[in-house]
Amino acid sequence: MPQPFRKMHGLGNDFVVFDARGGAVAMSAARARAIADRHFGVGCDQLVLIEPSDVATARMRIWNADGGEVESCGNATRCVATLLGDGATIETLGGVLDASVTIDGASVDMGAPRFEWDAVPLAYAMDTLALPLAWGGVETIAPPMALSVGNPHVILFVADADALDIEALGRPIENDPIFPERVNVNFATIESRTRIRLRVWERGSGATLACGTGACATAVAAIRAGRAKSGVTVALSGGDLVIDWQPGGTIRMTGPATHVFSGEIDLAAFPA
Ligand SMILES: N[C@@H](CCC[C@H](N)C(=O)O)C(=O)O
Repeated sequence: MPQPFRKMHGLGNDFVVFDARGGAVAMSAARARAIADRHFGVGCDQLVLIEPSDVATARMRIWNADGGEVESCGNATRCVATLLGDGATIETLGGVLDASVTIDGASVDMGAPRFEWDAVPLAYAMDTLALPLAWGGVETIAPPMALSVGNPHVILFVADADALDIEALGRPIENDPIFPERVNVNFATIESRTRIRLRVWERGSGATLACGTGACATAVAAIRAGRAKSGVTVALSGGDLVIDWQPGGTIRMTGPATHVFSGEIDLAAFPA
């Protein structure tokens, strides 16, 4: 039985999106991993399922390319918002998010950041605003920071993010036992108070062209450290996002969302 899907992306962070509001779509870690495979499947960084919700316009479930189901995905939230329409609310494992549709994408209230060590989470108590940690091969210009924006992030401020081999550096940090649920790794260079260059190694998907929650977490960390101000542009490899945040408030992420094509696949050809 052919199952329709959309191929979408936010700044090159790409998704296979199934709309299961009219009928269930059976998903498992093995099936998500197989569909996400760029050689033997459709290929994507994350697989997204839109389901009915009792508390919001729709529920969004997210699987990384490794098959792990996760709490949040900023870029996918903007894509789903454009499908649901202006003013939609979107239930995720990371909370219910409010979205509005813009001329080329969407603007989403991503909720409030959490800085407590057990909310990130970390394996044991430490100051998340100045982690007493270092990883080989990365020279930081300020102490690393960790926070949750629905999903876990660590931010490493470096002199030149483009000079780093994040393919080699990302995985060991993602899997450091200090992060019991693993972590998304953000390599950030502050270019000015209004512009940050960011490269991201995503938990469960590796190096991606953009990470919406990574942009949120990095902007919040930079603002909290007094290195940037609300309304900061985060320049990812696939393009720019604008992040607004005032201490004590919620994070607003604004940027593009693109529908590339629609297709259909035979789910029975993939693992159950
Ligand atoms: N690409 C996403 C984040 C997807 C989930 C992340 N890899 C995780 O494991 O938490 C984004 O745009 O935020």
